[in-house]
Amino acid sequence: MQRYDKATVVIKYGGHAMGDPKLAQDFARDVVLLKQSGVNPIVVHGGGPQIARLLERLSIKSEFRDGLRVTDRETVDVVEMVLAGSVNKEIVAAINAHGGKAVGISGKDANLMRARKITRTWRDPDSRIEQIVDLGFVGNPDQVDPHIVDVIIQSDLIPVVAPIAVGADGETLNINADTFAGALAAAMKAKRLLLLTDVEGVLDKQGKLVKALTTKEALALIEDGTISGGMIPKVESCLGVVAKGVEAVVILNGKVPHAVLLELFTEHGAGTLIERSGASAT
Ligand SMILES: Nc1ncnc2c1ncn2[C@@H]1O[C@H](COP(=O)(O)OP(=O)(O)O)[C@@H](O)[C@H]1O
Ligand SMILES: CC(=O)N[C@@H](CCC(=O)OP(=O)(O)O)C(=O)O
Repeated sequence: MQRYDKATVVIKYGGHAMGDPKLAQDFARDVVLLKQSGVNPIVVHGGGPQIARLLERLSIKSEFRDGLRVTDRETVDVVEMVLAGSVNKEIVAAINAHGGKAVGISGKDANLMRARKITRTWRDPDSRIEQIVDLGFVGNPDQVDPHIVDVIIQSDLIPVVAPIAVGADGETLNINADTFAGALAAAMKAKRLLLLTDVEGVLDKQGKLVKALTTKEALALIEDGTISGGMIPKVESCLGVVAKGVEAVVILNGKVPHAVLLELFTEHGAGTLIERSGASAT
């Protein structure tokens, strides 16, 4: 079995996975337990459904392209408010209520994450025609300065990070949380990146769990449409991360009680494992 003493483990806690209050408490307890057992957990959270709820209350329409929210000026304000505000503080409070000491920050703090605005080509699933779409205030990680996260860890605290970054002109950029977690895991040279979501892992055409995925297989599943929507940035993030030296990434179901502990501390693990070729992750 793997040893995780003093190992950095980045846990991406998806907005769907945090829906159930009981599971949210379990998650917070598990993070505290990891810290107490000598692991250094870093939580990066999403909040897609939580953003959607506030946008709806404000009657602001929102749409996605290949799993990324088209984010205009009005929307980015709401995204930052929800992610760096309510969602971040809710997770911090839950961890602290279970005896941990969490500190909530966003990628803007101490210039943790500088990002570059992206435009994306998008293929219409019906016509298969490719279009270039301007996603607005959406970014891809450009430069990561993990100093602030190191400082928090060295002070024996647990960092909880909202996926907001600063752009080249000082503008606020909305970053997909999987992409953000991947960039941070690579910069921190984490031992593991765990992406907690609302499905068992990557599912094949028959809806069966794919237990392990190579880069080539992953790209083929994206190309043929088996992997779609929010699973695209998730898998793309995994591929980038293992290429940058993180041993392994696991996509797993955060709705299973104690998913993180089961993955790290049992032989059988869970979810879909994407590992660096040549690395032995089990
Ligand atoms: N091949 C696939 N395997 C599993 N899930 C997939 C696949 N293709 C698309 N998805 C969708 O991706 C979703 C997970 O992404 P997302 O909704 O962004 O989750 P999160 O909020 O946890 O980041 C799943 O609920 C599922 O609807
Ligand atoms: C660019 C982009 O799509 N950003 C995401 C950020 C939150 C996120 O990724 O949340 P989940 O992990 O819960 O999906 C969004 O606006 O929804």
